[in-house]
Amino acid sequence: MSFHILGRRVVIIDKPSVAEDLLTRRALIYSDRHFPPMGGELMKREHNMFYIAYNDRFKTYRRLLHREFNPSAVKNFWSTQQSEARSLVSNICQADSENLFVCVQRAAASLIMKISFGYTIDNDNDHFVFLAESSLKLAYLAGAPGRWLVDSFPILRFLPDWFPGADFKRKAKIWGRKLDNLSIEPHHWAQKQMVSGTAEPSFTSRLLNLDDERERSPDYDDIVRHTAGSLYAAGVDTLAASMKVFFYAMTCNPEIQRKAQEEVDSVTSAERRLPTLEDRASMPYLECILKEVLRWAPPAPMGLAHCSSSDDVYKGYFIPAKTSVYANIWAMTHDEDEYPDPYLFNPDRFLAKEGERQQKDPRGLVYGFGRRLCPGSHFAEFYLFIQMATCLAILDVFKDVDCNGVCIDPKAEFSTGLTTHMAPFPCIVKPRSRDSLAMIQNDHIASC
Ligand code: HEM
Repeated sequence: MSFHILGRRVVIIDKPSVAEDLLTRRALIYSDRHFPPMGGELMKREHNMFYIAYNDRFKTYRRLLHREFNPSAVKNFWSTQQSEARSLVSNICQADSENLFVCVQRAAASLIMKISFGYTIDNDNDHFVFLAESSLKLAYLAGAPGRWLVDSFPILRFLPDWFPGADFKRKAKIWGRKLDNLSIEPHHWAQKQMVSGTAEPSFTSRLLNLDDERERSPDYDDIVRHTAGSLYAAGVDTLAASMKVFFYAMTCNPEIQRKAQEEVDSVTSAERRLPTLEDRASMPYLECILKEVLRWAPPAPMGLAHCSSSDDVYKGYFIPAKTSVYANIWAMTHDEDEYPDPYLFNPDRFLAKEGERQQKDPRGLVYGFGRRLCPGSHFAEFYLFIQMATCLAILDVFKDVDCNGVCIDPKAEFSTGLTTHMAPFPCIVKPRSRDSLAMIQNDHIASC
C-alpha cells in the first residue's frame, strides 16, 4: 500500500517476503530514517539513534551495540536480569494487584538504567527515570505526525526566528538543547563513578574503557552517550509492554498458566530453587509462550519507518527517494494463512505436531528488518524469559470478581503509538503458596 501524507510518500508493507526484498536485500537503499523538519532538523537531532542516516557514525553505533548485545555477549547481563526478575516478583508480592503494571514498568526502567549506566534507581520518583521519561515526552511531542505545520511545509523552516508565527523555531531550539542536556546527565554521572572507582560495570563504562584504536575517534565519547541514551527509549516500553501482555494472557488462560507452571516446577522444584537463565533450554513450553506473546501483540506493531535514500523500482512500482517504508508487523503476525486463528492466544501453535505445518517463528518479524533490525533482541528475550519463568514459579494470576462474586473477563485494550501498551485490567496476583513467598523473600534478603 502506498499514499502521500503530510508531504511524504509512505509505503506500507504487509508481507514478510516484500519486507525482506526491500529492507534486507536492498538495505543499501532502505536503511535511512525519516528526518522531519521539526523533531529532527530544527532540533539538531541528526545524531540521535532513531533519526541518524545510514552513515559511518551510524555504523559505529551499531558496532558498539553489537559488541554488547550479540548472542554471546548478552550472557554478561544474565545475573542482573535474574536478580531484577526476582526484585520484580518481590515487589509484586508487596504491592496491590492494581499496581501490577507500575511494578512491571519500573522493573524494565530499573534494568535498563543499570545496564546502560550502572545506576540503581530509587523505587519512587527517581531523578534519572524522570529525566528519561521527560525526554521521551518531549521527543514524542516534537515528532508527533501532523502537529507541526513545518513538517508538511518544510519551506517554513527558513522563516527567521522573530517572524510572527515562527514560535515553533524558538521552541525547536530550546527543546533540542534540553534533550541534549537530559542525555548528558546520566552519562556524566557514569563517568564520575568511573573516575572515583565506584562504577558498576555497564554499557557506558565498558565502552568508555575500550582499548580499541579503531573506535577511538575524537567524538567517541559523544557516540557512546548517544548509543547508551537510545537504550531507555528503545528498551523500556517494549519490554514492559510484552510483560503486560504476558500477565493478561495468563489471567485469561488459566490452563496455559498451569501447564507453564508445571514445566517450570518440573525443572526447579526438586532442588527447591528459583529459575535461572540456564534453564531456558529445558522449558520449551515457556519458549512457545514467549513467541506467542510477541506474535499476539507485537510491542512495536508498525516497527520504525525506514527511509529510502535513492529512487528505486520494485516489481514495476516506482519508489522515489525519501519514501518512508513501514513494515506492518502487526499484519504479518496476524496473517491467517501463516497463523490460523490469529486472534487466539495459543502457544501450542509453535509445538511441532506430526503431519502439521510448523508455524513461522514470529521473532523473525517483530524485531524489524535489514540493517536497522533491533539490536536488543537477544537481550530482550532473555529478559522476558527470566521474568516470565520467575513470575510463574512464585505467582498465580487470576481473574478478579465483581461484587456479586462473578468473574470479570478483562478486555484487551491497547494504546496507540510506536509502542503499544495494554491498558490496566482487573486481576488478582498472589504468591502460589507460603513456600513460594518464603523463597522469594529469602532470596531478597540474601541479595541485600
Ligand atoms: C520485545 C522487545 C523489543 C522489540 C519487539 C523491539 C522491536 C524493535 C523494532 C521493530 C525496531 C525497529 C527495527 C527496524 O527499523 O526495522 C527496533 C529498533 C531498535 N531497538 Fe528494539 N525491540 C525490543 C527491545 C529492545 C531492547 C531491550 C533494546 C536495547 C536494550 C532495543 C534497542 C533498539 C534500538 C537501539 C533500535 C534502533 C535501531 C536502529 O535504528 O538502527 N530494543 N526494535
